[in-house]
Amino acid sequence: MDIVVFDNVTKAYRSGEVTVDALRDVTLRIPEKSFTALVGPSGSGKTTALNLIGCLDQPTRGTLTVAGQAMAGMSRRQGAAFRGAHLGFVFQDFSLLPVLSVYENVEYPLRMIRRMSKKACRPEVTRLLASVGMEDQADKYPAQLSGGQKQRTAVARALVGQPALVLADEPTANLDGQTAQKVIALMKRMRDEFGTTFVFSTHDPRIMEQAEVLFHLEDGRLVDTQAAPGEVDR
Ligand SMILES: Nc1ncnc2c1ncn2[C@@H]1O[C@H](COP(=O)(O)OP(=O)(O)OP(=O)(O)O)[C@@H](O)[C@H]1O
Repeated sequence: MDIVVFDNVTKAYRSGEVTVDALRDVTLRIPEKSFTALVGPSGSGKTTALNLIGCLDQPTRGTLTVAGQAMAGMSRRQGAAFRGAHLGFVFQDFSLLPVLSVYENVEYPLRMIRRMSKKACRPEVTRLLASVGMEDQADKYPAQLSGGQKQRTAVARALVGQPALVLADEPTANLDGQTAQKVIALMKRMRDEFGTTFVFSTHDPRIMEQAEVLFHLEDGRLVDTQAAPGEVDR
């Protein structure tokens, strides 16, 4: 099954008199449980595509379906509820809350979005911290962590509540090459462990190699699709 379906999607941004087509007539399908990359030069439309999938923005034309739900016409409130139920996010700047410990950062979405008690959160938070190898650092604060540790914490946070899909916009852009490889390997292992679909953007060729499905964007157009054997029908 496909968890994301773009059908002739165009996204146009207007600034003053000028209209920029950030995505032009894009049709693509992202298989469920795949490890998928959006690649392309700066300005090619990767962030725009992730923002549409994340229901942070809506297509100008065409149809987009995510986890079986049509993205058109959702209100802000419906979008927020959809994200809380189905999606996790990893950001290039980690976006951890500095006043919360590692444990509290991972717990935060369960407390704030799912309104769970501290006690009810504990088993899942503890399990996720162990999965990303951060159980020994649970009481530290983001300022006390390396970049790789911050991103491992952010990956754990993205996975709480067991979302079907994690979106990661340039998750390795602020990491050195070796740490970047480790974070991507971790995300792939999390996909294997939890069956979560991961969609990430990158322009780093070494990171692209780790993807099973690759969509190349250029100037808002899908110019190439590559998939490991069996992936597209997965
Ligand atoms: N909110 C916006 N308003 C106007 N133009 C925008 C907006 N967001 C993106 N664009 C334009 O849309 C195009 C695609 O941008 P996008 O951020 O999706 O590219 P990208 O591939 O993610 O680039 P990068 O690798 O530099 O992050 C660019 O020309 C950009 O200037």
